[in-house]
Amino acid sequence: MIHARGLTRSFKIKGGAVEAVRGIDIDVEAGQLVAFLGPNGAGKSTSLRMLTSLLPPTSGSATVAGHDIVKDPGGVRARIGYIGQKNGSGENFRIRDELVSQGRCYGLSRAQARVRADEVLQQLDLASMATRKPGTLSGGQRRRLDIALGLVHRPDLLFLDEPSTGLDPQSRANIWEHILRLRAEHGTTLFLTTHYLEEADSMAERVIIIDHGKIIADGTAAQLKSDLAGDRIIVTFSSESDAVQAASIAERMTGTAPAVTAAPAAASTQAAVSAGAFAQTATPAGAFAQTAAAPAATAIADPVVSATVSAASASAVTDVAGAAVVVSAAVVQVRVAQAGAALPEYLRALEAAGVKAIAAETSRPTLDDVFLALTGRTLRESEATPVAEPAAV
Ligand SMILES: Nc1ncnc2c1ncn2[C@@H]1O[C@H](COP(=O)(O)OP(=O)(O)OP(=O)(O)O)[C@@H](O)[C@H]1O
Repeated sequence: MIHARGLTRSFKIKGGAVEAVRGIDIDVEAGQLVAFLGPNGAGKSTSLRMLTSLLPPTSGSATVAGHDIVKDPGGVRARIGYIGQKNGSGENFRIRDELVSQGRCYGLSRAQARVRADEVLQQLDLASMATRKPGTLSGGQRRRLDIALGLVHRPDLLFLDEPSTGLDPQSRANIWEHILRLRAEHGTTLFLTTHYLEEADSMAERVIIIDHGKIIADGTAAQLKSDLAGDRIIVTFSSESDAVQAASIAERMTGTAPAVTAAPAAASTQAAVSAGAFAQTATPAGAFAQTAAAPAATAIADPVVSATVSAASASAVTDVAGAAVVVSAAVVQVRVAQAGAALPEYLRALEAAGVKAIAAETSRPTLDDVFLALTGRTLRESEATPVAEPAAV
């Protein structure tokens, strides 16, 4: 349904150019629901605008719904729906009339357009509002109208740019209900961008992550989380010295053997080891195994995993990108392949060494952990500090 190769797009700006999209390859099969994630300015909207033929690429090629985006943009537009970030309807016409004129724009006869308008009004639960004007709708209703406008011509493929952004949780859930129903009842292929990682995680069958104009991960949420982030076990001790000793035990078990360098003022030491070392030293059960990337996943980050010991900063636990073992005050966090199996093994090793744990828990990774492992920043941090404009070329 979507086949893109080496798509790039740069924009001329005063004194240079911005490379918004820097060579992306995407293949999406019919019927898939794909979430396209990335921080502000990563290149999501620019990619969508190229795939929908609204913006010509600087280089590269793509066929979308069987049509070439450069040679046959009309063919692409006839087969797809595009719901942009801004509302698609005007203010002056009644909702049903908006839908009818949208159908007419796609070449439907007046009678066909009326039938189709009534169908999408039903489909998006807007029938009772058919004679109202768009400006009188709530945010969630208005977003449903945008989706209805994108569906009038029965597209096989729907692109949605931030369909649920700015809505309250109930309206967001309602939008998702409609999106999932579209797919279940009509087999529509859906390619959407979202800032809500939890939504992408639970709803999309495939997640593509873009950062600085390049795709850095592509797979199911479960694959990406287990292959790139891993589970965590979190163990609390009664003193920092116990925690430091426990961290050394964890480092041995995960196969990291950091060459500890002189501690800086913050009493933090860090050493990098190749991620391959984790795989080579997996325990028989494999519970402590660390893998750098799944065969099905695209991971282009430097495959370096660091083992970090910091007795000073509580925030180190979340700040240390991709670290296998992190100590913060009296708490040790260890990144492992399977927390359920690794935790008892770790507790037995601690007991044998005479180190007493006072609490232990496990945590499953999130898509934000995946982004952290790949880029060294969380998506939320990236949102708070938008990426700098690429250097002028
Ligand atoms: N018309 C334009 N002229 C100059 N720069 C542009 C233009 N459109 C986009 N850019 C730049 O290209 C980069 C990618 O922008 P894009 O809108 O694709 O990001 P995004 O991932 O969709 O971000 P957001 O989540 O904030 O919508 C940004 O640095 C942006 O400033």
